[in-house]
Amino acid sequence: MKAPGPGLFQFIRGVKQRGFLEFAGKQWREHGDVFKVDIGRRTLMFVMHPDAVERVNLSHRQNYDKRASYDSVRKYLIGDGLVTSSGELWRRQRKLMAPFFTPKGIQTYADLMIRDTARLVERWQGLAAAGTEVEIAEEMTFITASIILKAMFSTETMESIHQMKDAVGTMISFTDTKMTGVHLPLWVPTSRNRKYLAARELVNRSITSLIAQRRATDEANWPDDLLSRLMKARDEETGQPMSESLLRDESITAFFAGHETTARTMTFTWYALAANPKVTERLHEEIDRVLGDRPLAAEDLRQLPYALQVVKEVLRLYPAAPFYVRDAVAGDKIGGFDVPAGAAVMLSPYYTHRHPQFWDDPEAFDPDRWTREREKARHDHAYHPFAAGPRVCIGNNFSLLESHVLLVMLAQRFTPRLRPGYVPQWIMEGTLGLGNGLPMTIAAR
Ligand code: HEM
Repeated sequence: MKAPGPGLFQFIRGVKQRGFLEFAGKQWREHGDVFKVDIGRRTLMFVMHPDAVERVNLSHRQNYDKRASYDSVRKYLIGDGLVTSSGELWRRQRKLMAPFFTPKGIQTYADLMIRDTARLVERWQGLAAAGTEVEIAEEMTFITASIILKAMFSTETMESIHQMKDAVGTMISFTDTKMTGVHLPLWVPTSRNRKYLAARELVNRSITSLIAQRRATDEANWPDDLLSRLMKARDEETGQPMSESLLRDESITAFFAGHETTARTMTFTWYALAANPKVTERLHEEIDRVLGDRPLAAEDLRQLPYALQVVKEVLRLYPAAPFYVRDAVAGDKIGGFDVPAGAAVMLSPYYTHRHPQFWDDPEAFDPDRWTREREKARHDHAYHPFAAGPRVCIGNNFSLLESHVLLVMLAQRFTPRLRPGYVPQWIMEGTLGLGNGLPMTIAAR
């Protein structure tokens, strides 16, 4: 049976008028858990049910790969790193990097995260005293970029972080419009193209120079970080090191994937807390009870479960990756509907996380959904902010730890407040974003 769905013209008009995120939601309400749009010879299929999440990511994953749908991301953003590679290359690289990201492996980064956040606490003390409004998204991007650069590359200089942060923003928004719009080729010197090329050049140069600096030191003194691991890796058969371009792609991937999504998650956390004062009250109560006025130590995190529940609920209602996609290698059936070979299958954390069959009062922000008992009682795939199966986000534990630390340390001292009358404009620009930013003032507690 063919899946229902809007015609191409209706799709284009709908996306233009309402934005991709809202239009997809409207189609879901109209057509149900599987619907499609035919775009020329390609089919875009939306699948929202948790059973479909399981099928595509696990039981039938051999049929779902990262192919044409990732071409723009490969070409304009991160090359052939772990997010975009597939087949043998992906398997080899994942195996190589996995030990860094196990729950135990990432514990070694907790102290680094705490130290870096302590510097942000100092900065926010100044902001609170001055009472000036700040763009919270920038604050969060800066701190997550700083943490990932230290954790993966054992490096950081203030100036380069600011520059890299802006360059990454430019590249992501360029890639997003490349995926959805028609634009002039890169060799045409439009201001958009020039801005993108300059940003790409800056990121490439920075990463290349990090690699060169590492090479210039004696291998015996290399720090035990992701970059050293990538540089020391040798092919099991040929004994050859990773090619220069793959090393660069993996490094850029780790930097991009490793901070932007966490920055967004934390930005949305400050919005959710400001919009839900009762949750903020409970969070403060937990932090004050466990820590009082003393600084956080990594061992304290276990005693602060409500803070982690807040983060998990943010990832439910505002998942930084609202959609991800897999290309169907051969035909399949999902929910009784035909999936043609070559279809791009869109999985949606944003909408699966709002599925009324699996979530009571789905739009309510309620961290109590994340008690152990309630989590256990739920469909295993009703929640997939990090995807699922073998291609689950490799940084999920890293990100949860980082968000937990940031939330506890900042909420211990501050309450960011929304600009009066602020109404969020949720948009999808590759990742989930706030079209009108998140201006807040930082109040000391
Ligand atoms: C809240 C934060 C994060 C969210 C919501 C998130 C979400 C995701 C999602 C949905 C995917 C699957 C993408 C796809 O299939 O196209 C993914 C993959 C990936 N993520 Fe994350 N991520 C986060 C943080 C991180 C961090 C901190 C790192 C690294 C330190 C990271 C590294 C990666 C990598 C390398 C992949 C590709 C894994 C593979 O295909 O083997 N992510 N992430």
